[in-house]
Amino acid sequence: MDLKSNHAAPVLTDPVPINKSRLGIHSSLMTYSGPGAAFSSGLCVTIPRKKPITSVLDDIRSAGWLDAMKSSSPPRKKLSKDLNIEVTSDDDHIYSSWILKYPSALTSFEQIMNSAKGKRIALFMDYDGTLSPIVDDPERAFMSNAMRAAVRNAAKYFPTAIISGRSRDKVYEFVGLTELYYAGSHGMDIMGPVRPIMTGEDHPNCIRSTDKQGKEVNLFQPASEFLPMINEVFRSLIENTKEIKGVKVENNKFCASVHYRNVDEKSWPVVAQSVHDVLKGYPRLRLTHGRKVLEVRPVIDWNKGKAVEFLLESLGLNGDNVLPIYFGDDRTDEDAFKVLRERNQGFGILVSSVLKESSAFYSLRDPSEVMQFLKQLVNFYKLTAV
Ligand SMILES: O=P(O)(O)OC[C@H]1O[C@H](O[C@H]2O[C@H](CO)[C@@H](O)[C@H](O)[C@H]2O)[C@H](O)[C@@H](O)[C@@H]1O
Repeated sequence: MDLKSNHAAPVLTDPVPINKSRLGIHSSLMTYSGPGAAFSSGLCVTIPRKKPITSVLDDIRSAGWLDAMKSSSPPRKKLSKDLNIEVTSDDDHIYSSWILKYPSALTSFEQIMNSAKGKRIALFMDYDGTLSPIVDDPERAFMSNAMRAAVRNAAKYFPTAIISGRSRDKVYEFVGLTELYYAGSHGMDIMGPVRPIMTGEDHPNCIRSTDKQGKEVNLFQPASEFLPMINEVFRSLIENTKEIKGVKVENNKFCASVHYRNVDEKSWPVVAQSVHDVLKGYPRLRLTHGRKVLEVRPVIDWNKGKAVEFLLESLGLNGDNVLPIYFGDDRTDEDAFKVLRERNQGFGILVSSVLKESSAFYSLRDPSEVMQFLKQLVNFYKLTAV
């Protein structure tokens, strides 16, 4: 892996659009009805800018922001216990095609264990939506004690890392397990074990540090030069969005998140425009979309997929005898799923109760199924360990 290439061209992490016809999935399961709907009400909102409204809408419309905002958390069809989807027989067919493509990791457990024979499993997990349920207040996205226990147990048997969009400190605060490895800011802030190979001239962004327990660690921060810029942008984003009810701006150290989950949909164009205005002054920053969140991050060739590769290397798990499993629910996790596919090694597991296109191999419906899978994994290893 070329760790020097972090100055390279932008890597856009937005997902490949869903091929609805191929999946046969009704559009209402995937996205909102279309851009027209986005503006019918949007035209009535007060936009606190001098710019004429048509040009405002053109800016964010041409950038595709509004469509992406609307599809970032598609309206849900309620899931039934048995079939995952409650509605017509057409929808049963839709679900059947989808689950064939992304089989449940629980029902495919045996198959996964067969692939793991003679290999060392390494676990990678996203946090929000994977270990903790999505909630309205990002400050209250706590994981349950039962989930914490399941992750702790899993980490006794398998090297385990959390790779989150949040700042590393914040995700550590939520998870609270010292036995794991943590990567924050979508992989742009990795704390890993000390390995001679990861230090020195080859890896200028890799420095020695100590963790909260005083243990020596390696800290890899490929976007370190962006720290002052992100702090500045964070302040501007707060200033620019302060009039919009429900907006929350979060500082994730090497990226900043603008949450619009609690903003009236009529005001989404205002959110988009406010962020767009700030971003215009920073050509070295770019925007990605998460679950009802706009994320501003450096234009560097680094993402969660690269973080997985980096961790595998720094944990000494780079051989063919390792089976990495990555659990994630969001668009940024697709980079990690892709890396595993490209390496033809291990599996991505999409955590989603909404049918969506993904580079993952398997699916689980929600964090409770992730917990079930982890418990099953540990039990399996306890039984088979000699
Ligand atoms: O990579 P992740 O660990 O999944 O982090 C991605 C973002 O997660 C958080 O936002 C999301 O979860 C919130 C709490 O459930 C929810 O309110 C929000 O709408 C979601 O987008 C986090 O707050 C962001 O900073 C992360 O980038």
